[in-house]
Amino acid sequence: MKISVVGGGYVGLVSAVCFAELGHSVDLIEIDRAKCDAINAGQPPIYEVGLEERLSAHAGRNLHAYVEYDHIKYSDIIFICVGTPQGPDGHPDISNIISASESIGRALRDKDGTRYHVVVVKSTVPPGTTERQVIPSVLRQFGKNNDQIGFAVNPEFLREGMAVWDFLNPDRIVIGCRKKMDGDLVEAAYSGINAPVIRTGIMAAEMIKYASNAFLATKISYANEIGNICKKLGIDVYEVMRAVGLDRRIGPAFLNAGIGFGGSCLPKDVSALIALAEDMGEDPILLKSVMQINKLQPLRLIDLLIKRVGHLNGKKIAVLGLSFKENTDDVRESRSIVVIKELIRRGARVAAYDPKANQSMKRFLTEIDYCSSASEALTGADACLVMTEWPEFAHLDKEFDLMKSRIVIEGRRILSCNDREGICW
Ligand SMILES: NC(=O)c1ccc[n+]([C@@H]2O[C@H](COP(=O)([O-])OP(=O)(O)OC[C@H]3O[C@@H](n4cnc5c(N)ncnc54)[C@H](O)[C@@H]3O)[C@@H](O)[C@H]2O)c1
Ligand SMILES: O=c1ccn([C@@H]2O[C@H](COP(=O)(O)OP(=O)(O)O[C@H]3O[C@H](CO)[C@@H](O)[C@H](O)[C@H]3O)[C@@H](O)[C@H]2O)c(=O)[nH]1
Repeated sequence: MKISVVGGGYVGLVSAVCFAELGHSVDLIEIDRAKCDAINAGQPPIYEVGLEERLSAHAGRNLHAYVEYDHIKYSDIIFICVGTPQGPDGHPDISNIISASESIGRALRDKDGTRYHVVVVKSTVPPGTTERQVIPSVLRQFGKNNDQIGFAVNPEFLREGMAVWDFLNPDRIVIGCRKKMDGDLVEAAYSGINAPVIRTGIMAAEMIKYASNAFLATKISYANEIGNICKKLGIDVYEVMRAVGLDRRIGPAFLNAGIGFGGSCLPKDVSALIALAEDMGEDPILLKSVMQINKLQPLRLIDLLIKRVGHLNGKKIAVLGLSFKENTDDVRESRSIVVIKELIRRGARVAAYDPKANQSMKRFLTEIDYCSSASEALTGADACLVMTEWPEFAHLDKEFDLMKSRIVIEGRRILSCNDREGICW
């Protein structure tokens, strides 16, 4: 099959590479020329486990990146994977979606022949967006016989850090469409992947994505609330949740308490669902509480730190982990940003280290020292905050002896060192 993917970020690039891996011929449209050139050179502009090897195997063979949209006219399916970042009022900003839709309509107008195309929204968009915004934007620019274009929604559920594996091994593939043949075409693109396929209408498919992310966020905030109560009682919340999660009706995943959820998806998508509910006169009290718990959770780490070291003015605090989770260089909505800003506000000097995200964090925070190893950050520090579950942090132990005093606070349960002296959570 000939497939186009519009947007070469975490979802678009991973989808393009995986569709190429499934044997399709893939054209990737990415408006950022630097990213486009890197992709064609086989170098992913983002870090994802297993992505580089696969990209270099397919780039220039059955995967080509372009800044212009011309090539999409040769495609059977066009996946829209552009960003939908959070807007100021909680609603997502869908301007990239609209401009991509218009560019698709224009590029298809110039096609010759009778090739049928399905335009598929893979980006996360509020229910109603495809029907009310995407379809009209494409068709207005296309301006010809509408029978030549179909539409579908195919939300993506991959996790960063596991993106390639998740794409190729999904729990389910959701396809929402108006016409059966459009869904059949999208389903054919996934042939070779063994997963249940759920066929729905367009709006239900859009909603499934929000409902899934909101539930995951709810599990985390729930675990954090139970964790906060456990802490007061001197109970280990990890021991509690391990047993709670063994109930098959609950399940063990996403019950790790800590400093809350970050990333480009959970906070944005819960906020979008709240805004959508409020637009319709609903008061989504559960979802609002999920966000409120998440807002306060990272600051509890600062309270704990102050209890251990007193005031922070002039103190050197080592921060290990800047990405919003392990195995990614993505720092969007990372809890480390909230915590570091509070440390700086209180006069602390921050020495930070992340195995992959130092570079991406430099765009958000310039007033901290970036270190090239955990040992460098820890040397002479008054205390250490471990923020991200990077595997290399799990085995830190003697490195903590480089500190002025061995005061280590885990934002997430990560460390496996035998000597837990000075380590608290
Ligand atoms: N990141 C994730 O883990 C994840 C997982 C599932 C779903 N999603 C959803 O997928 C969508 C994309 O997320 P992402 O993290 O990949 O975003 P991203 O910001 O990493 O990538 C988006 C890319 O699209 C490009 N772009 C923007 N406008 C364009 C246009 N008009 N034409 C061509 N390219 C354009 C940008 O330059 C950028 O490279 C969002 O809706 C997000 O909510 C993300
Ligand atoms: O028990 C847990 C699990 C996760 N987290 C935190 O939650 C955030 C999000 O983690 P995760 O969901 O693994 O990462 P994402 O890559 O943001 O993936 C989520 O968001 C994507 C974008 O919509 C979806 O596709 C995925 O299914 C969904 O898991 C991170 O800060 C984690 O540290 C916890 O605090 N406790």
